[in-house]
Amino acid sequence: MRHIMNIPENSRFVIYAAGIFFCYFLYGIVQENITRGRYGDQVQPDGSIGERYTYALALVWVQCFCNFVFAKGMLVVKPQKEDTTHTGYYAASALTYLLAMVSSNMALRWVPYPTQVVGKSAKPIPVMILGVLIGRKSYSWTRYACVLTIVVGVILFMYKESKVSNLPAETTGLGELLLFLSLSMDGLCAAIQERMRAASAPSGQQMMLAMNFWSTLMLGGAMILTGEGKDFIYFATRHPELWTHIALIALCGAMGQLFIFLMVASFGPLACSVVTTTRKFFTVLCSVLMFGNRLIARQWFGAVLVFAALFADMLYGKKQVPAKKSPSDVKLKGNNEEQKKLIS
Ligand SMILES: Nc1ncnc2c1ncn2[C@@H]1O[C@H](COP(=O)(O)OP(=O)(O)O)[C@@H](O)[C@H]1O
Repeated sequence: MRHIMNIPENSRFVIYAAGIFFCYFLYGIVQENITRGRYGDQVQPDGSIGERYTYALALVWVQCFCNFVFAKGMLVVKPQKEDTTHTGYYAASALTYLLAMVSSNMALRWVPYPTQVVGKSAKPIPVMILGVLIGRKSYSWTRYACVLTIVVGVILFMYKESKVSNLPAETTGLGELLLFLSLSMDGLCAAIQERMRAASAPSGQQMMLAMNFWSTLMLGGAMILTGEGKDFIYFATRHPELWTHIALIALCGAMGQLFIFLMVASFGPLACSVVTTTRKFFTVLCSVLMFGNRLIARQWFGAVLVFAALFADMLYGKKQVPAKKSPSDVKLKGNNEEQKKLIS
């Protein structure tokens, strides 16, 4: 990947963002196939035909393992300088990453899917706040304003007045609490990544390798404890066509995650969360345009806010206040490339 580092910074940003958009678009399609599809043609107790796939933990474990193998393969083919990042950082970021994923999935029991997506669109805000409080970052006021405007715009655009849903009403609040927990974990994970960048600046591939190593171990333990691993193997043996779907999702997931980590390593977790949030916005915008649905005034206003803020951030967001000094910053003095990374 060294040659890609020689591409100008702006073009690299566009390549990584396009990679994230493309891979997660395909990923979404395969994921929908697995989680909404039916396997086999046996009549179920509820009268429907075909078994549903319900092993969420196992699906994530397989992906973490494949991502680990993928990153290892890349580093074997193209070795890089030694990664001196503290193991504790990797273990902590893997744990917060997994907790963020588990709590946002659990929230779906109490809030409808669109609410969860809208809630998670606020991700850049905790990433920014915890980045400053824990990750020792500082941002210009322009950047705060732009990121906040993007999030407000995306939420205005994506929010749907919910019809009376069949979700339990007496537990209202629990789903929101889980979403809040998930966002906090996302912020914490990003803050730890900021510290890694400042301390040892690992490459995207190295971050991908280590974080998936820890995630695979932690989830492996959880799968053994819950017995889900065994049930998953039985299911896959009954329905071997599942393996094709798993292979596809693992491939899209690994490619997507490579772009995510290249983005985090070069431009920071905040830029990455802005890209993943606007990706959701663009997906909805494209489907609206393709299917000729009408936008209401609130959605138009949201879309204008998103475009204006993205544009303003591109022009002015980079002007930085000096990053706070930490002992590790001193080590980087004189190394232009790494300093640029610190303040990006
Ligand atoms: N800073 C990051 N570090 C590691 N993984 C990340 C980071 N940001 C996003 N991801 C991963 O990239 C994928 C896409 O992110 P996103 O679109 O924000 O989804 P979600 O709302 O489910 O978190 C998810 O699997 C997420 O965990």
